[in-house]
Amino acid sequence: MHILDKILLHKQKEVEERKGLFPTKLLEQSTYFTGKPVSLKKYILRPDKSGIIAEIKRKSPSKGNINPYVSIEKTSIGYMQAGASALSVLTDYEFFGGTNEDLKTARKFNFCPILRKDFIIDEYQIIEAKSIGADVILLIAAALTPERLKQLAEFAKSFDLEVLMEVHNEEELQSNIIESVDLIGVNNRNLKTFEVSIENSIRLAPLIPEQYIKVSESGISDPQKIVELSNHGFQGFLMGEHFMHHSRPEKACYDFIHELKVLKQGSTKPVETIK
Ligand SMILES: O=P(O)(O)OC[C@@H](O)[C@@H](O)c1c[nH]c2ccccc12
Repeated sequence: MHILDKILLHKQKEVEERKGLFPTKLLEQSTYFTGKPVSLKKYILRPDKSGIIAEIKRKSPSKGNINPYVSIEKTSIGYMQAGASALSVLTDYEFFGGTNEDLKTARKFNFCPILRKDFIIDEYQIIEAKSIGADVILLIAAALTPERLKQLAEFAKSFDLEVLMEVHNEEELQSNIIESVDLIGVNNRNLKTFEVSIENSIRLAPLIPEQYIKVSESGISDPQKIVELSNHGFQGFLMGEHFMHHSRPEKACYDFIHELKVLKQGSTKPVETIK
Protein backbone atom coordinates (compact mmCIF):
# COMPACT_ATOMS: atom_id res chain seq x y z
CA MET A 1 0.00 0.00 0.00
CA HIS A 2 1.35 3.43 -0.97
CA ILE A 3 1.81 6.10 1.66
CA LEU A 4 -1.05 8.25 0.32
CA ASP A 5 -3.49 5.32 0.63
CA LYS A 6 -2.31 4.73 4.19
CA ILE A 7 -2.77 8.38 5.08
CA LEU A 8 -6.24 8.52 3.53
CA LEU A 9 -7.38 5.40 5.35
CA HIS A 10 -6.27 6.89 8.64
CA LYS A 11 -7.79 10.27 7.76
CA GLN A 12 -11.24 8.74 7.22
CA LYS A 13 -11.21 7.29 10.73
CA GLU A 14 -9.83 10.49 12.22
CA VAL A 15 -12.49 12.68 10.60
CA GLU A 16 -15.32 10.44 11.82
CA GLU A 17 -13.90 10.58 15.33
CA ARG A 18 -13.56 14.37 15.26
CA LYS A 19 -17.09 14.84 14.00
CA GLY A 20 -18.27 13.14 17.20
CA LEU A 21 -15.94 15.07 19.47
CA PHE A 22 -16.30 18.54 17.93
CA PRO A 23 -19.61 18.88 16.09
CA THR A 24 -19.78 21.55 13.36
CA LYS A 25 -22.22 23.59 15.48
CA LEU A 26 -19.38 24.05 17.96
CA LEU A 27 -16.80 24.89 15.27
CA GLU A 28 -19.09 27.50 13.78
CA GLN A 29 -18.91 29.52 16.99
CA SER A 30 -15.28 30.39 16.25
CA THR A 31 -14.69 34.11 15.68
CA TYR A 32 -12.89 33.26 12.43
CA PHE A 33 -16.27 32.49 10.88
CA THR A 34 -17.10 36.18 10.66
CA GLY A 35 -13.65 37.41 9.57
CA LYS A 36 -12.57 37.83 5.96
CA PRO A 37 -9.72 35.55 4.89
CA VAL A 38 -6.44 36.98 3.58
CA SER A 39 -5.98 36.22 -0.11
CA LEU A 40 -3.02 33.98 -1.01
CA LYS A 41 -3.50 34.89 -4.66
CA LYS A 42 -2.99 38.57 -3.87
CA TYR A 43 -0.05 38.04 -1.54
CA ILE A 44 1.78 35.83 -4.01
CA LEU A 45 1.55 38.55 -6.64
CA ARG A 46 2.83 41.31 -4.32
CA PRO A 47 6.10 42.59 -5.80
CA ASP A 48 7.60 43.32 -2.36
CA LYS A 49 7.42 39.62 -1.45
CA SER A 50 9.34 36.56 -2.64
CA GLY A 51 6.46 34.30 -3.71
CA ILE A 52 7.66 31.76 -1.15
CA ILE A 53 5.03 29.93 0.89
CA ALA A 54 7.10 28.92 3.91
CA GLU A 55 6.01 25.71 5.56
CA ILE A 56 6.07 24.48 9.13
CA LYS A 57 6.58 20.71 9.01
CA ARG A 58 7.73 18.87 12.14
CA LYS A 59 8.19 15.46 10.52
CA SER A 60 7.27 13.61 7.34
CA PRO A 61 6.87 10.04 6.11
CA SER A 62 9.88 10.42 3.82
CA LYS A 63 12.27 12.07 6.31
CA GLY A 64 11.03 11.09 9.78
CA ASN A 65 11.67 13.77 12.41
CA ILE A 66 12.73 17.08 10.88
CA ASN A 67 12.22 19.62 13.67
CA PRO A 68 9.70 18.08 16.07
CA TYR A 69 9.85 20.72 18.81
CA VAL A 70 9.98 23.83 16.61
CA SER A 71 8.45 27.02 18.04
CA ILE A 72 5.49 27.95 15.86
CA GLU A 73 5.43 31.50 17.17
CA LYS A 74 9.10 32.26 16.45
CA THR A 75 9.20 30.43 13.15
CA SER A 76 6.01 31.83 11.69
CA ILE A 77 6.83 35.43 12.63
CA GLY A 78 10.43 34.98 11.43
CA TYR A 79 9.34 33.49 8.10
CA MET A 80 7.13 36.50 7.41
CA GLN A 81 9.79 38.98 8.50
CA ALA A 82 12.24 37.24 6.17
CA GLY A 83 9.99 38.07 3.20
CA ALA A 84 7.83 34.98 2.72
CA SER A 85 4.50 35.66 0.95
CA ALA A 86 2.50 33.25 3.09
CA LEU A 87 2.63 30.41 5.58
CA SER A 88 1.76 26.74 5.19
CA VAL A 89 1.06 24.82 8.38
CA LEU A 90 0.76 21.04 8.51
CA THR A 91 -2.16 20.06 10.73
CA ASP A 92 -1.93 16.28 10.24
CA TYR A 93 -0.65 14.73 13.45
CA GLU A 94 -0.21 11.06 12.65
CA PHE A 95 2.18 11.40 9.71
CA PHE A 96 3.49 14.98 9.94
CA GLY A 97 3.36 15.77 13.68
CA GLY A 98 1.24 18.91 13.16
CA THR A 99 -1.92 19.99 14.97
CA ASN A 100 -4.78 22.45 14.63
CA GLU A 101 -3.20 24.27 17.58
CA ASP A 102 -0.10 24.88 15.41
CA LEU A 103 -2.20 26.68 12.83
CA LYS A 104 -4.11 28.61 15.47
CA THR A 105 -0.80 29.79 16.96
CA ALA A 106 0.47 30.92 13.54
CA ARG A 107 -2.84 32.75 13.03
CA LYS A 108 -2.62 34.48 16.38
CA PHE A 109 0.75 36.03 15.59
CA ASN A 110 0.53 36.83 11.89
CA PHE A 111 -1.60 38.78 9.46
CA CYS A 112 -0.86 36.91 6.24
CA PRO A 113 -2.41 34.10 4.20
CA ILE A 114 -2.19 30.72 5.94
CA LEU A 115 -2.59 27.46 4.07
CA ARG A 116 -4.01 24.55 6.02
CA LYS A 117 -1.83 21.67 4.90
CA ASP A 118 -3.77 18.47 5.42
CA PHE A 119 -5.47 15.68 3.51
CA ILE A 120 -8.97 16.99 2.92
CA ILE A 121 -11.54 14.38 2.02
CA ASP A 122 -14.64 15.69 3.81
CA GLU A 123 -16.63 18.94 4.11
CA TYR A 124 -16.15 18.73 7.88
CA GLN A 125 -12.42 19.47 7.48
CA ILE A 126 -13.23 22.65 5.53
CA ILE A 127 -15.43 23.93 8.35
CA GLU A 128 -12.61 23.00 10.71
CA ALA A 129 -10.07 24.89 8.54
CA LYS A 130 -12.28 27.96 8.71
CA SER A 131 -12.72 27.61 12.48
CA ILE A 132 -8.96 27.59 13.16
CA GLY A 133 -8.31 30.67 11.03
CA ALA A 134 -6.98 29.24 7.76
CA ASP A 135 -7.34 31.26 4.54
CA VAL A 136 -6.56 28.57 2.01
CA ILE A 137 -7.08 24.83 1.82
CA LEU A 138 -5.18 22.22 -0.12
CA LEU A 139 -7.04 19.71 -2.29
CA ILE A 140 -4.86 16.86 -3.53
CA ALA A 141 -6.04 15.56 -6.90
CA ALA A 142 -4.46 12.14 -6.26
CA ALA A 143 -6.64 11.76 -3.15
CA LEU A 144 -10.01 12.60 -4.72
CA THR A 145 -12.16 11.88 -7.75
CA PRO A 146 -12.75 14.90 -10.02
CA GLU A 147 -16.40 15.00 -8.84
CA ARG A 148 -15.43 15.02 -5.20
CA LEU A 149 -12.70 17.58 -5.74
CA LYS A 150 -15.20 19.91 -7.40
CA GLN A 151 -17.72 19.50 -4.57
CA LEU A 152 -15.11 20.23 -1.91
CA ALA A 153 -13.68 23.20 -3.84
CA GLU A 154 -17.14 24.73 -4.20
CA PHE A 155 -17.86 24.10 -0.54
CA ALA A 156 -14.63 25.91 0.41
CA LYS A 157 -15.51 28.85 -1.82
CA SER A 158 -18.86 29.16 -0.07
CA PHE A 159 -16.83 29.98 3.08
CA ASP A 160 -14.64 32.46 1.17
CA LEU A 161 -11.63 30.16 1.45
CA GLU A 162 -9.21 29.96 -1.47
CA VAL A 163 -8.32 26.60 -2.97
CA LEU A 164 -4.86 25.34 -3.90
CA MET A 165 -5.17 22.19 -5.97
CA GLU A 166 -2.17 19.89 -6.00
CA VAL A 167 -1.34 17.74 -9.02
CA HIS A 168 1.51 15.39 -9.83
CA ASN A 169 0.94 14.66 -13.50
CA GLU A 170 -0.86 15.61 -16.74
CA GLU A 171 -3.81 13.37 -16.09
CA GLU A 172 -4.59 14.81 -12.66
CA LEU A 173 -4.25 18.30 -14.08
CA GLN A 174 -6.38 17.79 -17.14
CA SER A 175 -9.26 16.10 -15.36
CA ASN A 176 -9.54 18.88 -12.75
CA ILE A 177 -9.55 22.19 -14.60
CA ILE A 178 -12.43 23.87 -12.75
CA GLU A 179 -13.42 27.40 -11.88
CA SER A 180 -13.56 26.95 -8.12
CA VAL A 181 -9.79 26.36 -7.91
CA ASP A 182 -7.64 29.48 -7.41
CA LEU A 183 -4.11 28.17 -7.55
CA ILE A 184 -2.56 25.06 -9.06
CA GLY A 185 0.39 23.48 -7.32
CA VAL A 186 2.63 20.98 -9.05
CA ASN A 187 4.20 18.65 -6.52
CA ASN A 188 7.78 17.80 -7.42
CA ARG A 189 7.74 14.89 -4.99
CA ASN A 190 6.66 11.55 -6.37
CA LEU A 191 4.41 10.15 -3.65
CA LYS A 192 5.31 6.57 -4.49
CA THR A 193 9.08 6.83 -4.61
CA PHE A 194 9.51 10.13 -2.65
CA GLU A 195 11.92 11.27 -5.35
CA VAL A 196 11.89 15.00 -6.03
CA SER A 197 12.53 16.72 -9.33
CA ILE A 198 11.59 20.28 -10.27
CA GLU A 199 11.45 19.03 -13.86
CA ASN A 200 7.94 17.91 -12.96
CA SER A 201 6.87 21.54 -12.54
CA ILE A 202 8.65 22.62 -15.69
CA ARG A 203 7.00 19.85 -17.72
CA LEU A 204 3.49 20.69 -16.54
CA ALA A 205 3.79 24.50 -16.58
CA PRO A 206 2.67 25.04 -20.20
CA LEU A 207 -0.42 22.89 -19.59
CA ILE A 208 -1.73 25.08 -16.74
CA PRO A 209 -4.27 27.62 -18.03
CA GLU A 210 -3.41 31.30 -17.60
CA GLN A 211 -6.11 32.13 -15.08
CA TYR A 212 -4.48 30.07 -12.31
CA ILE A 213 -1.58 31.13 -10.14
CA LYS A 214 1.15 28.52 -10.63
CA VAL A 215 2.86 27.13 -7.54
CA SER A 216 5.81 24.75 -7.56
CA GLU A 217 5.86 22.49 -4.49
CA SER A 218 8.60 20.50 -2.74
CA GLY A 219 12.28 19.82 -3.13
CA ILE A 220 13.37 23.44 -3.60
CA SER A 221 16.66 24.23 -1.83
CA ASP A 222 18.51 26.47 -4.26
CA PRO A 223 17.52 30.09 -5.08
CA GLN A 224 18.68 29.51 -8.66
CA LYS A 225 15.82 27.00 -9.01
CA ILE A 226 13.33 29.72 -8.10
CA VAL A 227 14.71 31.93 -10.85
CA GLU A 228 14.42 28.98 -13.27
CA LEU A 229 10.86 28.17 -12.17
CA SER A 230 9.87 31.86 -12.48
CA ASN A 231 11.10 31.80 -16.05
CA HIS A 232 8.62 28.97 -16.64
CA GLY A 233 5.74 31.03 -15.27
CA PHE A 234 5.70 29.96 -11.60
CA GLN A 235 4.74 32.66 -9.13
CA GLY A 236 4.50 30.65 -5.91
CA PHE A 237 7.09 28.32 -4.35
CA LEU A 238 6.17 26.03 -1.49
CA MET A 239 9.20 25.27 0.65
CA GLY A 240 9.44 23.27 3.88
CA GLU A 241 12.38 20.98 4.54
CA HIS A 242 15.14 23.30 3.41
CA PHE A 243 14.12 25.69 6.22
CA MET A 244 12.88 23.17 8.77
CA HIS A 245 16.11 21.14 8.83
CA HIS A 246 17.75 24.20 10.32
CA SER A 247 17.61 24.67 14.11
CA ARG A 248 16.31 28.18 13.37
CA PRO A 249 14.13 27.78 10.27
CA GLU A 250 13.41 31.50 10.12
CA LYS A 251 17.14 32.20 9.79
CA ALA A 252 17.43 29.70 6.91
CA CYS A 253 14.46 31.42 5.28
CA TYR A 254 16.03 34.85 5.69
CA ASP A 255 19.34 33.69 4.21
CA PHE A 256 17.59 31.99 1.29
CA ILE A 257 15.49 35.05 0.42
CA HIS A 258 18.52 37.28 0.75
CA GLU A 259 20.44 35.09 -1.70
CA LEU A 260 17.46 35.10 -4.03
CA LYS A 261 17.31 38.92 -4.00
CA VAL A 262 21.03 39.14 -4.80
CA LEU A 263 20.56 36.70 -7.69
CA LYS A 264 17.62 38.66 -9.10
CA GLN A 265 19.45 41.98 -8.78
CA GLY A 266 22.48 40.48 -10.46
CA SER A 267 20.45 39.64 -13.52
CA THR A 268 19.10 43.20 -13.95
CA LYS A 269 21.90 45.42 -12.57
CA PRO A 270 24.11 47.14 -15.16
CA VAL A 271 27.69 45.95 -15.09
CA GLU A 272 29.76 48.25 -12.87
CA THR A 273 32.69 49.94 -14.49
CA ILE A 274 36.05 49.64 -12.78
CA LYS A 275 37.57 53.03 -12.01
O1 LIG B 1 9.58 20.08 2.37
P1 LIG B 1 9.58 20.38 0.93
O2 LIG B 1 10.26 19.34 0.08
O3 LIG B 1 10.15 21.76 0.65
O4 LIG B 1 8.04 20.39 0.46
C1 LIG B 1 7.10 21.26 1.02
C2 LIG B 1 5.69 20.85 0.60
O5 LIG B 1 5.60 21.00 -0.79
C3 LIG B 1 5.38 19.40 1.01
O6 LIG B 1 5.44 19.34 2.39
C4 LIG B 1 4.00 18.93 0.54
C5 LIG B 1 3.49 19.10 -0.71
N1 LIG B 1 2.24 18.55 -0.79
C6 LIG B 1 1.92 18.02 0.41
C7 LIG B 1 0.76 17.38 0.82
C8 LIG B 1 0.69 16.97 2.14
C9 LIG B 1 1.77 17.14 3.01
C10 LIG B 1 2.93 17.77 2.61
C11 LIG B 1 3.03 18.21 1.29
